[in-house]
Amino acid sequence: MSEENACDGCPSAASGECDGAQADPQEMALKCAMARIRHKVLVLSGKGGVGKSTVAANLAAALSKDERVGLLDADLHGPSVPRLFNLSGSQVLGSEGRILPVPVTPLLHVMSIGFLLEAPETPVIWRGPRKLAALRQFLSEVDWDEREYLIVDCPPGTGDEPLGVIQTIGEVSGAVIVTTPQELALEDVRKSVSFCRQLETPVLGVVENMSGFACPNCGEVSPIFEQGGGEEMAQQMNVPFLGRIPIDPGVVRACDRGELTRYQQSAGSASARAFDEVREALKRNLSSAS
Ligand SMILES: Nc1ncnc2c1ncn2[C@@H]1O[C@H](COP(=O)(O)OP(=O)(O)OP(=O)(O)O)[C@@H](O)[C@H]1O
Repeated sequence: MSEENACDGCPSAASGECDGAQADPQEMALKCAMARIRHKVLVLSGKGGVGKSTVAANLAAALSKDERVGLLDADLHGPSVPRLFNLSGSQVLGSEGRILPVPVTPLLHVMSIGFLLEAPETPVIWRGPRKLAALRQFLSEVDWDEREYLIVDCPPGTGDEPLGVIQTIGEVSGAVIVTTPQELALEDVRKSVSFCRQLETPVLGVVENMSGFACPNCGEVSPIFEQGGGEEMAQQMNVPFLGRIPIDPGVVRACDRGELTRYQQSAGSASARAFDEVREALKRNLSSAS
């Protein structure tokens, strides 16, 4: 990128916070890209399979009903955003080392490392340092433009990969931790909260996913298993609780067909209502944290 116009319009350059001339080009590109985004929200889970990607994608879709949102799929091993939005095989566009995110709607743009793999079934077999270098390059090259929110679907767990994502993005607004009501998942969430605390990343709240079953006919939510564990745990750990999302067969169908944004707009579904409530709680916590 040419030095002449690299900092044009960058809030960090305008405020004098960033001296582009001193940084290395990748660092500078990353800083510039991130400075254009108001709230950077990580979505974490202590273990795989609890619905982290589903929550990240639905939350991004719910926020994008009236604001400019980016969704970044930073899960190197299990990128699911291309499938969730029916974008597998999409060509990413760009020039001069910049990559443009893929528009899902005018307000929701997404980027996934999955777009850069040759085929969806291509496994990523990179070791630690190479993985982190790839992630860093990927994050610095995506051109998000001005966004109110960037939702980052992080790799699961509390190991090197989510750590690498947090360290690469730099200053984040905070993390949303996804869990299910089961005790094992809750144990893992305690680890995620401690992980965030060690990294001085604010916990914006816990989402209890797959909490009760939403009837596909009437939308009523039945508590088929234990509920409330996530809320109790959040209280014990002194972190906010953002809400419960029921098991909703409509969500799975919408995700499988890549119709998630349309499903989110149909206010009738129990999970769409639940995601709207989580969105509002998140906004409140973001404004009280800033
Ligand atoms: N609220 C829900 N209702 C119904 N199905 C759900 C719900 N949340 C997640 N699922 C389903 O559970 C499965 C796992 O979800 P998802 O891929 O989001 O989990 P994950 O935590 O991101 O997994 P990984 O960490 O392995 O990437 C998917 O098939 C998804 O459609």
